[in-house]
Amino acid sequence: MSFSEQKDLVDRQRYDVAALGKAITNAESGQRGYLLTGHTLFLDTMEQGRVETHRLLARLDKRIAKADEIRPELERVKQLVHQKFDAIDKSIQVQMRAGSYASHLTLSKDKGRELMKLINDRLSEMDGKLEHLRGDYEQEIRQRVIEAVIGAVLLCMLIIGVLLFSYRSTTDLLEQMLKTQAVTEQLSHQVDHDLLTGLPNRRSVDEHLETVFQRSRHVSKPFAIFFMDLDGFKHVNDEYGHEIGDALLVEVSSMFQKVLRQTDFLARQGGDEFVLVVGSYLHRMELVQLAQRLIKLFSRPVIVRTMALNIGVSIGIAEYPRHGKQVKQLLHAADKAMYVSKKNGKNSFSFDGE
Ligand SMILES: Nc1nc2c(ncn2[C@@H]2O[C@H](COP(=O)(O)OP(=O)(O)OP(=O)(O)O)[C@@H](O)[C@H]2O)c(=O)[nH]1
Repeated sequence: MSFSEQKDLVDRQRYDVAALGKAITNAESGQRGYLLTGHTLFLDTMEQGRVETHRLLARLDKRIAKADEIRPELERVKQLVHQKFDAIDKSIQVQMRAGSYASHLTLSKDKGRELMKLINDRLSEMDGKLEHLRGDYEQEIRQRVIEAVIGAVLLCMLIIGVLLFSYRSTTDLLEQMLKTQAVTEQLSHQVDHDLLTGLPNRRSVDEHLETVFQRSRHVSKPFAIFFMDLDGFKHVNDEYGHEIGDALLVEVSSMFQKVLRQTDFLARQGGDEFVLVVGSYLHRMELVQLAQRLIKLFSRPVIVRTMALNIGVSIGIAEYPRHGKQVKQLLHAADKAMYVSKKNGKNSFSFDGE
């Protein structure tokens, strides 16, 4: 039985003890009423009190079997009640035998009051014990509640701790994954790109050309390769040092990008060589105009760190399918055309074989 159930049982026992006192008092009142007035109606009251007393005694007996703390007092009450009812019966019989109203005689000899006092004392003891017991159970219940609350708080703290820990671990893991991903992306970018200018490198040129070539072949459309080599770049290196040469390469890359369309692909092939792939165009004139725009970029000195550097660009152009039906062949053709431009006085463009 839980402490809460035991406490309820004690409450019911206390209720029965109080009711028992009232029932015995009722029986006694009936007796006194009859002895004082001679009205038989009081005998009913007395009988009801007696019946209720026995009923409550039986119930207490049953309930106490489960919680035996007040057994000695109950047994004593039973004896006293027995004596009390004996005394009541005797006084009634005496009155009845007398045949006429003789209250003073019978009541003066009645020991009921004395017995009633003894009964009430025992009942008070029982109630006192039960009250004490109830307090113990209440204390236990309070203790359990406190323990449950502490347990719940600890459990919550544990759950929060676990959540925080897993959150931290997940965040750390995520951070680590993002870092790894960033490093991987950086590495893969470095594989495909030129470190100095950030442009795609030679490796990317091959890959891109292969893609453009397959697409153009499939849709039977032309594409063009511009092979570009700076003029006079060595002089810049020799005159101002490699650092300025590097800065010039970066500047030139950005100048080239400004005149290109989004679909054009510019890469640094190596040294001062660049490759431009024009993925789609309708007329050759577009290529001519693009080459002219590129050359025009160098009509004025390029400013690098306040220094005015005079360079140019020689361009060789090869078109698919006119100048070759394979990527390698086309690259070679563009390179060849570039040398023709160099030979023709630099800072100019040539189509392969023309
Ligand atoms: N600063 C710098 N120089 C480089 C780099 N890579 C190659 N070079 C130099 O670029 C120069 C390229 O040589 P060339 O193409 O003969 O030089 P050029 O003066 O343009 O000669 P032409 O092409 O005949 O006009 C060489 O001196 C290389 O050492 C680089 O990453 N940075």
